[in-house]
Amino acid sequence: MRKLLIYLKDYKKESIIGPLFKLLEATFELIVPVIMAHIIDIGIKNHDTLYIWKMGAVLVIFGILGLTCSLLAQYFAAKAAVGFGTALRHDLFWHIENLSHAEVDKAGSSTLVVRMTSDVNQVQSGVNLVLRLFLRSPFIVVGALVMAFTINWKAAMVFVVTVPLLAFVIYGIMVITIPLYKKVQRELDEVLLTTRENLTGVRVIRAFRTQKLERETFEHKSDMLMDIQMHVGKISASLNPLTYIIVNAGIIAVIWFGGIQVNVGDMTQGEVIALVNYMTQTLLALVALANLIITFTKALASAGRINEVFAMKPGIVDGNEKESAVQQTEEPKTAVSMEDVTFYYQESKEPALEHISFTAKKGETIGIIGGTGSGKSTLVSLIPRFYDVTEGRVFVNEKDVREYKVENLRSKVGTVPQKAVLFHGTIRDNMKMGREDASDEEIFEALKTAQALEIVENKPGKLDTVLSEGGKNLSGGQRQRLTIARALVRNPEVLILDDSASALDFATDANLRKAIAEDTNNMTVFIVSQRAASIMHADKIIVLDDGQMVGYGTHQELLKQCEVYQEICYSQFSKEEVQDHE
Ligand SMILES: Nc1ncnc2c1ncn2[C@@H]1O[C@H](COP(=O)(O)OP(=O)(O)OP(=O)(O)O)[C@@H](O)[C@H]1O
Repeated sequence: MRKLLIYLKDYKKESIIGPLFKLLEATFELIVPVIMAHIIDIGIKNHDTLYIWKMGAVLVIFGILGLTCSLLAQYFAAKAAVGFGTALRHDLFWHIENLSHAEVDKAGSSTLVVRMTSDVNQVQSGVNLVLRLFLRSPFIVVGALVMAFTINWKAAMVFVVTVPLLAFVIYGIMVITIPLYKKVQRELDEVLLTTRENLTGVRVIRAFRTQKLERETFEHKSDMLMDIQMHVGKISASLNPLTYIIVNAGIIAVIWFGGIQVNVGDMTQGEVIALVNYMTQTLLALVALANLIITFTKALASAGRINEVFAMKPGIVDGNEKESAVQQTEEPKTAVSMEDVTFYYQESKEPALEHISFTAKKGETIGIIGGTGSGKSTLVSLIPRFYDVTEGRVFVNEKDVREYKVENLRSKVGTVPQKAVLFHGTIRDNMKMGREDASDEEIFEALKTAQALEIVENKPGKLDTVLSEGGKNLSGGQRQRLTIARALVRNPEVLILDDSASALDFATDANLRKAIAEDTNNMTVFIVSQRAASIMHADKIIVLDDGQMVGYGTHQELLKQCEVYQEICYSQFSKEEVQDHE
């Protein structure tokens, strides 16, 4: 938690003023029983109505002042806590954005969402409550004790017994409930994760008609959450009867001893009433302190989980471009090359790629083909440095990708991932993600090449058409074409199409490849596909099998030399068709 407190640095003033106002309010609260005592001992005893009115007015003024202080304290504490939460959320988001694919894979995106949202909220509530009550509650308890002693030390001895007893009971209940509250938090996380997964995968769930199973799983998790909440609720509920028994016993004792003191003339009736008030104030302050500690413990647990995310160091960091730029004098002829690359995913014992070497010249089209899980996506993800190689080297423009500033490298390499993801916003907003200053003309140009012009032109709002979250108001093929257009808007030197035309019909796929070849000036294009038709016209084809490069050459060369390639082609075309293409 201490590490996170730096996010309060812009709210130092609020963090001090808030608790101070709360202390001021507590001071007014501590004075009230004394005024009450005076009303009883002077006003009522002497039938002095004017005195009672005057003191009543003082009480009202104190009440208004107390309320004002309380509101101000609330305002400053809330301002500091919300500011803290916002700054923390921004930094956490920024940090997560900078994590590489490897760290996100390891943590899991759902967990990161929960930490960004509910954990940050929990810490924010903790800060708010601490600022308001951390000083106030102990101040009231100590203040009430001191006031009780100043009134009558003998009667105040009741406090000496009652307050530790109360503290002991509250502490005992906290010791039992705090681990249970942590469990509640964990169960709540489970419910949140299940909800998120269900909502994002709702179409798949419906398609496979697994709603019943999903509902049962959800109900099970939700029931578990309810059971544990009921359990902890019952224990917490025993706090009230137990503490009230102690306080009422204390009040009886105060009245009992107070009565004796009044009889012998050592105390007044008003003072007895004041002691009773102090007893009640102590109880309320201790209960508030217990709630504060419970919330604070939950906030601590959340802070720990947030710190775990901050502790993840981005695996991909900027290289020192200046140093290496000196060495590069001539215009590079090779766009992308790999030198004996081997790659293992984190915590995987089997390599996803082994000893891969190839060279792609500027303007060439490289096809990558292979069975599912053969390493095609992994291979292309090493070019924009989504992952770093385990062994070997990857070059873009004849420079090791690790020597580039990550942003600079990725501006050269446009990637269209397997899963077409669009964002909520207009088509123009989505296209401008490719390049912020792209003009409408350039966007239309890219849409034309990506065979996506008709999608936009058929929409009444054209580029201003609003896409729903994930582009769900478009078909799979339309989404794919728009994501290709988005990558083209950037006009990258290297374009990677990672199975991103799989939802297109053969004619559109062929038109797309033709347009990319004609419209993109000297762009090096990687086409990953399981369809031989999509890559057979490429200048070079890489054939992958279980992470190994089992073939590298043109369609004709591979048909003669590469068994795996032959198998793929013959499984997709008739012998005549294959020979036609030769
Ligand atoms: N994020 C990941 N973490 C761990 N292993 C992974 C990860 N992504 C892929 N793999 C593993 O690496 C291997 C290669 O996967 P990759 O996605 O590159 O194959 P692919 O040829 O693109 O498959 P497909 O055609 O089905 O998309 C597979 O064995 C896969 O299980």
